Amino acid sequence: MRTGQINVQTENIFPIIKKFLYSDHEIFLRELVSNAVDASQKLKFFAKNGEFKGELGNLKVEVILNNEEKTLTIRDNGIGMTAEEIDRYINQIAFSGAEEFVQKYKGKEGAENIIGHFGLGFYSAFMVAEKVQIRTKSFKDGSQAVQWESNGSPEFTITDIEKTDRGTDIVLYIAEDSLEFLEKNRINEILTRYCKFLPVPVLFGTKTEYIDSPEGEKDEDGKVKRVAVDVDNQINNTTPAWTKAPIDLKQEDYDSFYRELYPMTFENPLFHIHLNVDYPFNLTGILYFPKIKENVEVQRNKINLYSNQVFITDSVENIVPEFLTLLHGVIDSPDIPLNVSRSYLQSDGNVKKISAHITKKVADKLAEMFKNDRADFESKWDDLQVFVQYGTLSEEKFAEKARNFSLVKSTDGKYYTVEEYKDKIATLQTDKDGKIVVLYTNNPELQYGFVKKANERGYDVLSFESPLTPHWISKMEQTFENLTFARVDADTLDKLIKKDEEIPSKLSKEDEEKLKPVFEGALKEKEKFTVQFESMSASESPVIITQPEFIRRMMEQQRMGGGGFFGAFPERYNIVVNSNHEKISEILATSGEEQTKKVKQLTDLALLSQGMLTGEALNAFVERSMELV
Ligand SMILES: Nc1ncnc2c1ncn2[C@@H]1O[C@H](COP(=O)(O)OP(=O)(O)OP(=O)(O)O)[C@@H](O)[C@H]1O
Repeated sequence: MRTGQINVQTENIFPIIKKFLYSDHEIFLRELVSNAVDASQKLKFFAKNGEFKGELGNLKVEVILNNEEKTLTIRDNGIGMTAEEIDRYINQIAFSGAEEFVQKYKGKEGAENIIGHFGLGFYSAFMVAEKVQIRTKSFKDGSQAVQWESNGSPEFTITDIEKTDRGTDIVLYIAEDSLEFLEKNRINEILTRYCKFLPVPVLFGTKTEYIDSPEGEKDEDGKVKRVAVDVDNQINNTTPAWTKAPIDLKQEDYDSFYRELYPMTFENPLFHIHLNVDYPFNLTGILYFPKIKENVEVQRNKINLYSNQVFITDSVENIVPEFLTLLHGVIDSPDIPLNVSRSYLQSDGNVKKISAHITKKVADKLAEMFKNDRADFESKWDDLQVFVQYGTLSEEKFAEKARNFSLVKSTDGKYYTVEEYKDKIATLQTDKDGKIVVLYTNNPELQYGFVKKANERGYDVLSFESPLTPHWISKMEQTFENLTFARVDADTLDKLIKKDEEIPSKLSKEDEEKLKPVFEGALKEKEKFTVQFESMSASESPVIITQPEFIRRMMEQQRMGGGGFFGAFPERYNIVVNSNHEKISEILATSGEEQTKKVKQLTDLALLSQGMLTGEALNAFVERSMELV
């Protein structure tokens, strides 16, 4: 056996770093600005610690474009570097000065605010630059300013230079294939994306502001003139709401931060949760509950992930459970590993803990709102239900808690928990097998007649509008014993809630055999329908069209994806003829064309009341009806 050490050749590895360090080249700016922020934070830390006794001055990061020289400079007045430090931190790839700093000062307040970790970020400059200079002067007394320069080959030069101010300039000579990074708008866009909430002011150029004339000049009306002045264009808000204590924030502050995050959104969120954990992991953030309407996808993926106020990503699918991606807001955690592949994230221990924590917080918040102010909770329910149902379906832990605050809404506008509702309908809506049957409609307009008939019998009908209803119902049937759901038009009421008493039929078997083909003949797409006779009360409609609950649910689940059967499920309906209705007896007494016409009219009326009569059939119906008049 032989052991050895794999030999890494810098000449070979360097081009790889340059090209593949990050898939997105624009990231270089985030990395360099983060380093500049770190340099400022370290100096602040040293000042507090007594290691730095000079003037901190205005700590800031400037981004400067020079189109003539084709350079982009990132300037800070932070700690700077000595020649030895450049050797240590820059000339050794993957040796992170930031990590070293955090380790060295572990436990001291402020030390954890450092962004860097891996010792690679600086080299991302070579993704867009053909030459990079570091011009730097350390904060340490009597330091000599130095310039490091490299053209992207592993060779570099270090020379002493004249530089009076403390801090570092990183000068990028932008490469021919990356000229977009010399465009003002492009740089502005990148800075706004990644640096919007960094803790040290980031300045890029100037902008025009209008102020009262400093000389007090007046206009014709005698009012103080407004004059244009050029001011520094500061990209960031250094103290975003999530970094503050909840006690220091009012509702308006949360609302205005929401608008800062989503300038194009005009609706205020329903409510928010302020996250603030420091053990066993670090997590801060604010999650907002938007009003979730039918169109779920539009709302999705608006949570921004930050690490120490540096924007990382707005796709958090692998970090939080799927249903939480419907929420909006910010999560900031330095404990989420950022340089690992996204698919690996899910199995990361910290990510799992963070994810479980957020799920619990969200469920607790909803439970608390339900308990403290039920009326208010009910007023928000219509906008919340998709979210709660989604959570119930996808996260067992959430489902357990949500059971106590998941509401159902009756067609008369009242809200109940499932448990409460079960008790309410138990007396009248228990069938002969002891099952409590929940009747519901997903379209009170269209199923108006069915709802009315059910109400006349003393039955209650729920109104479900959420697109997740078919899945959620199945889940409830598994959760609550003896509970079953049926859409109000799934069958006749006698069949939906079967009781012991049977109503005798006015038609004999022979009568039914005689009429059946007449009804079948009245239908255009015969294969979709099954004609059946039922002895219902005489006050029910003569003909009803129903769609078996089972078939409809399968079709709905199939349409939504997931669950249900393989392959396409055929569309099927029942034409239910009420054998006790006087019109049916009348039809039986007639024959020939008159009989056919009457049957046609009745089936068309049934189709019409289900919204199923269209096109040519509808036109024929209208014409036939006119004739009758
Ligand atoms: N503007 C700067 N001022 C002072 N020191 C700097 C500056 N930029 C980089 N450094 C030093 O160089 C080191 C290496 O930087 P680099 O960006 O490569 O890695 P990092 O910041 O440690 O980690 P990451 O790869 O996560 O960014 C830093 O840790 C820091 O010590």
